[in-house]
Amino acid sequence: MTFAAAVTDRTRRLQTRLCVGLDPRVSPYRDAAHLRAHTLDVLEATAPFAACVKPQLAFFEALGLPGFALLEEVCAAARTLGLPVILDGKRGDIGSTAEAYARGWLTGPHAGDALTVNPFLGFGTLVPFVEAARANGGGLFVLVKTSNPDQGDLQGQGVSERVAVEVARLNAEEEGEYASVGAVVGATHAQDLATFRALMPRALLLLPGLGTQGAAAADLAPAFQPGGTGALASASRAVQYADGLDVAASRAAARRLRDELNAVMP
Ligand SMILES: O=C(O)c1cc(=O)[nH]c(=O)n1[C@@H]1O[C@H](COP(=O)(O)O)[C@@H](O)[C@H]1O
Repeated sequence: MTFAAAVTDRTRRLQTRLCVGLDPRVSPYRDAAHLRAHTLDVLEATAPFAACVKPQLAFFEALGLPGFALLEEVCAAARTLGLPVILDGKRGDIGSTAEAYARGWLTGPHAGDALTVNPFLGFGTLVPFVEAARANGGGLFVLVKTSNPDQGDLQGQGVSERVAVEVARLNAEEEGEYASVGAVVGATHAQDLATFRALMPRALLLLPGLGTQGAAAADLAPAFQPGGTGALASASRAVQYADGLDVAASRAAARRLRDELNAVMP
């Protein structure tokens, strides 16, 4: 099953549209073993309420080699739990380097089921990612409109809309309910969700910014298709560190966010 089909199937079966972000920070932990154990515990505790999991690569890269080992463990544990993995790397480079990124993160030993990619270098530089995703049943999330307040410096003036049109063009080359190329649209842009949903009807939308960045589940309904599929609302700190390192609080936060999303489904 492709990533898009698997995550949509899990949404329907478990009735969840929540993506749990795993961004393990160094500061709260005694040592690397403590960080590892807590990260894996949060993953296991929140899995029943999650449609997918999204490790942010920066936090694993910052740990050096042990970080890559932990990332492999997270991916393996997620697979055991039936959770599709989105690797948040926001990769993008000239085509020949993009090929290496695509090989590494969509097919290599640390591969996830999907990867976030940055279109800043031009649409042609997305091709190696699209080819790797299609060849392996993987997924991509192209940055369309990011959640941060200063995104408008470069993403205004219709730029996000142009990227969205390119995502839709790529999707038109594929069959199926949702295509392999999805889009990142910040959950903080509630007023724009209907526009991007309409521009990319067959793209899965990844909506980061739930919780700590101020976005509320109640505002995200326009990102979903009738029946409540097609989007994944993502929270990292608000789940992983819902109450310090209390794993029961992480589990409760994931359950609450799942329920809040379900309450507003079209
Ligand atoms: O691609 C992402 O996931 C992403 C895109 C975006 O526009 N904004 C955004 O915050 N993210 C990521 O989503 C996570 C948000 O973390 P919290 O604010 O703790 O929920 C971080 O890992 C960010 O790198």
